[in-house]
Amino acid sequence: MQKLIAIEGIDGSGKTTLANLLKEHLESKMKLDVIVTREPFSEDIIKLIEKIGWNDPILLVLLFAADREIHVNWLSKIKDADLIILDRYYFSSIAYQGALGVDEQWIKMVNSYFPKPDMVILLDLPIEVAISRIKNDKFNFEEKIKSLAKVREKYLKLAKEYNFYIVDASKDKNEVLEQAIKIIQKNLF
Ligand SMILES: Nc1ncnc2c1ncn2[C@@H]1O[C@H](COP(=O)(O)OP(=O)(O)O)[C@@H](O)[C@H]1O
Ligand SMILES: Cc1cn([C@H]2C[C@H](O)[C@@H](COP(=O)(O)OP(=O)(O)O)O2)c(=O)[nH]c1=O
Repeated sequence: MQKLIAIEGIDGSGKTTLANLLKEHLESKMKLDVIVTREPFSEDIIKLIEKIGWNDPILLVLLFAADREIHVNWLSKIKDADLIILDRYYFSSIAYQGALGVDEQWIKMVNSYFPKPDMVILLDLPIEVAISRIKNDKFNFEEKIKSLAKVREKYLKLAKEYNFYIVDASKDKNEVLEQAIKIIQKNLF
């Protein structure tokens, strides 16, 4: 049976890095066929979000949900993988758009038809550490720090509600990978 793991966390928490390391490890050591995919997914919707979405949180929820529908349709055609690793899923909408003040129940309802993952791994770390990993010239530090702190809080609340597995993402890449492998081996395979 194909399994679905979602990796969630604030920007710079190491989701993409972990997803790729997990694929490498699970394919070479456990002989599993693994697909890694990410949200936002559709180039067309990403363009639309860039053009009209960022200042309108309600529209963002709807655009990310539209993107997710395209993503999930694409995923449903994959038949030959043992494991699909999602680098972000609908919990990102609950955490990020929830942090912008959109009613969480409504965000959950909009996303209620999407398949539930078998496991969610939350990469948790202090905001300052995440920011130091991703800072670049265009970064609006104060704004970003404020919003990411709220997003982190939302994620930690969701972790209790949905039984996420929390990994300490401030550790180095190999330790994060080790923690994630332990969780997956113990609870999924
Ligand atoms: N555990 C880690 N320790 C230090 N740096 C890391 C770690 N994981 C990822 N990074 C680095 O931090 C940056 C953001 O990582 P990335 O995987 O793209 O995060 P995300 O997908 O969550 O935004 C990259 O430069 C990556 O190499
Ligand atoms: C999927 C999703 C992403 N987002 C945000 C989170 C990120 O800031 C941005 C996606 O950018 P991305 O570069 O994929 O994030 P990361 O740096 O974590 O790899 O979109 C939402 O606000 N809602 C959503 O539903």
